[in-house]
Amino acid sequence: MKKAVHFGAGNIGRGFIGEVLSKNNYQITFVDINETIIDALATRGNYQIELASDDKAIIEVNHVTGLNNGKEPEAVVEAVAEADIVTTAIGPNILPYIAELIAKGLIARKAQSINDPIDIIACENMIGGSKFLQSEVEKYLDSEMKDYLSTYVGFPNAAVDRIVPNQSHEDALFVSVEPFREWVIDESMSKNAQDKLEGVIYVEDLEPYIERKLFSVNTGHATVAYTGAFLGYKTIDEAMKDDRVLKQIQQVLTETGSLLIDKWQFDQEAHHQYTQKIIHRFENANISDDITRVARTPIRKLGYDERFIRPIRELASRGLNFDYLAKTVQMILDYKDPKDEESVKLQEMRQSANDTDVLSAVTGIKDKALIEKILS
Ligand SMILES: NC(=O)c1ccc[n+]([C@@H]2O[C@H](COP(=O)([O-])OP(=O)(O)OC[C@H]3O[C@@H](n4cnc5c(N)ncnc54)[C@H](O)[C@@H]3O)[C@@H](O)[C@H]2O)c1
Ligand SMILES: O=P(O)(O)OC[C@@H](O)[C@@H](O)[C@H](O)[C@H](O)CO
Repeated sequence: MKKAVHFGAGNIGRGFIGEVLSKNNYQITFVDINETIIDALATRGNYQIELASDDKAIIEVNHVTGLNNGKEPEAVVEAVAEADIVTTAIGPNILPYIAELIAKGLIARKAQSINDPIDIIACENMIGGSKFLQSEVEKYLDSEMKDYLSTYVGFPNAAVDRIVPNQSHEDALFVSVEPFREWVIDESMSKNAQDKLEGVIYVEDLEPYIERKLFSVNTGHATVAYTGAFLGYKTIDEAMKDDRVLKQIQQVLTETGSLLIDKWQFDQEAHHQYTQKIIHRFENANISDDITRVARTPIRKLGYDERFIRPIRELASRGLNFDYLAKTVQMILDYKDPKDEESVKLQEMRQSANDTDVLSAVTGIKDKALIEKILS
């Protein structure tokens, strides 16, 4: 069997990436710091995914194991050295912390004269995720290793779409997921495109796909979460039953849609169908998704190239409307989750500075007029 190393054995790692790699006959080594999950993976070697639809179909994932990167870094390095593919679903903020291990794995790979091409694919909700990971990995490589990297190692950007809520089952590995799934990889950045994964869409230019996904699914999802939190709801499906939430997401998706259609020439009717399907996915009564999960890390979500600020910037530069996106940004500023470090930090920032300065600091927008327009 071919060997995969996947960093992040959480919701999407087990609930989607594991499924695809397993169906493609990979033996998967999950790497994580969660002891319960890693011990269970290493001991049992398999787990189950349930599709959250009325018939609740079960998918078996076999030939898996687990390594704890906090406790067994050498084994992780060796696994990367011997891998045929490396993937991550660990969170954008965590990528810098696993970069050194990946770099050491690649150094060991070269030392063992393994010259098979390999792709390292970051399956995170961010634009340019794999390229970002590459830049972090390169911090640990000398010029000879960088040459090896440019010859044998690809970092193709990717977009991954499947809603996998937080799990609470007796079986720590069991994961319930929505039936919908889409994984798109930028083939032009791959070094191993001859070994394509079945069930994955390969495209020559990922940008329209990742922007469509991030600025529709994730902008929409976050809008439901922050509006829902503002109105006192705890879960996404609960919030979706409120007409005020529904109106807010419809308007926000109309705004991001006007940008996506103008920028990428998506067919208007096809895009409308795409967004209506997303709204329907959020209403899935077989899934209970915590608002705190979808609204997590609000400072990241207010980033310059993230799901609200990039559409706002690009809509503003085209002279297009962004009133409802701005309204959601204001609700993000007000969002409070005492268990979320970024939410706590955001509220602390607002205690010692005015919102204009806070928004400018977290979004990276230097144009004060635009900041004022968002806040007005
Ligand atoms: N859940 C979804 O619906 C979904 C869908 C598409 C994309 N994503 C993206 O996938 C990524 C992961 O999301 P998730 O929902 O699976 O989160 P998650 O919290 O369920 O999983 C992340 C995992 O990373 C592990 N981790 C954290 N720090 C680590 C470290 N230093 N070393 C090793 N492991 C570490 C955690 O223990 C956890 O198991 C995010 O970028 C997210 O945006 C999630
Ligand atoms: O993972 P985040 O924090 O970037 O966003 C939260 C959710 O919107 C996200 O995980 C979605 O469930 C997922 O992106 C659907 O494909």
